[in-house]
Amino acid sequence: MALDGPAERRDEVQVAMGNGNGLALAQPSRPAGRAAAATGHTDRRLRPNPNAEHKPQDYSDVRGEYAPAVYSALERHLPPSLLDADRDVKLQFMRDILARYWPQGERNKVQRHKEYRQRILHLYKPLHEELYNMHPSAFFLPAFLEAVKRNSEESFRSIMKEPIPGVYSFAMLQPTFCEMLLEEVENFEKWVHAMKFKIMRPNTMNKYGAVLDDFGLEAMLNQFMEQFIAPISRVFYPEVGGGTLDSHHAFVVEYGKDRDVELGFHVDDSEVTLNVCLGKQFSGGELYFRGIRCENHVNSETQHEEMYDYTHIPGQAVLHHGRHRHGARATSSGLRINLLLWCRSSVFREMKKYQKDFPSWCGECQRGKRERQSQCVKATKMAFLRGSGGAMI
Ligand SMILES: O=C(O)CCC(=O)C(=O)O
Ligand SMILES: [Fe+2]
Repeated sequence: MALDGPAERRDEVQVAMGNGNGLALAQPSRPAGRAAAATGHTDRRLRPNPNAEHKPQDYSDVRGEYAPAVYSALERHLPPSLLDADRDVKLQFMRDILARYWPQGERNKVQRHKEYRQRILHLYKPLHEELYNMHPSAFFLPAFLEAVKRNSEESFRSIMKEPIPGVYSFAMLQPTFCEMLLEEVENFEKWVHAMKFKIMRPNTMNKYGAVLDDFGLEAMLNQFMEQFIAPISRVFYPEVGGGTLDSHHAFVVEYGKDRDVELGFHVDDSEVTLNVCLGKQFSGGELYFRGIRCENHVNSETQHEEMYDYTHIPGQAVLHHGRHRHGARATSSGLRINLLLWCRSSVFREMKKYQKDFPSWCGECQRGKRERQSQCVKATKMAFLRGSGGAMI
């Protein structure tokens, strides 16, 4: 039975994408052939295992998107016939391969984003300098810090509620930190407006809000993730790379009059999402959750027990799977500003490409498995009853 609420019935589930950090690699569109043809080498496949005896050449003078170490490492995977070729031939071959993994259009986008950030960092003058370095006792509530210090499932659970599996809510941030961050965002937006700068929005689904990483908070928020989210996600989300978080996309979203009103049904481009309400005063804006799904089942029905609505409270955090389907209801009055930290694991994303069996964390995959098992038990019972002449034992 489909139990989707009114807000999410209209559309298919979207994948909210951040402008991110440009680290995601596109799949190569065709095998590495052109470079080999151009260089006259017919053996054009990279070797899956590196040639450990081969000593790569020095590429330290090579400038571009990739560090010289990438070329040295890749050289060990070159086809044997190319290993002793001229350095320029090898370099061209490798550049050609890398270009197919990271297409020109994508590279231009990343380059533009890099320049955008550099311009802001150069020109923007922060309002609260103290936000740009990690000060745990000024940022976090004592009970939260104590739980992280004790670093155990028990200590985390002692400060958290888990209203439905995989969603954790807890008091996290100091009110003064929330206020200062709100003021910093406001100051940044005023500056953007005064400079007639075209601001990049947090993701494909928001028209308002700002990316915190773009105006100097990236290093602090990386520590935020590594020291205060990763210990928790290691315990609660090991199956989706919670133990190997290594990058993030951090932003604020803004809802209310003259801002975004609601947020459609979606999954995040993250493994683990932290969502903290910073304020100010508002009504509405509840988050609705509708079950965790893999790519194959993202539009499947919601089960009754998967439905959960969460009401935001300033300072309170919600932690959830990136693939936990959710949306935000209309903020009906006032202004709601939330801090979002989309935490990602490159290891998990790489491993997923090779995974053959169903993901244990997808609600629909689990349901399918349970159903198959129950069919199997039924069929075995029937066969047994037939074999024993229908006598019940
Ligand atoms: O508005 C909210 O609290 C939800 C925001 C969200 O889900 C997102 O930005 O990915
Ligand atoms: Fe989201």
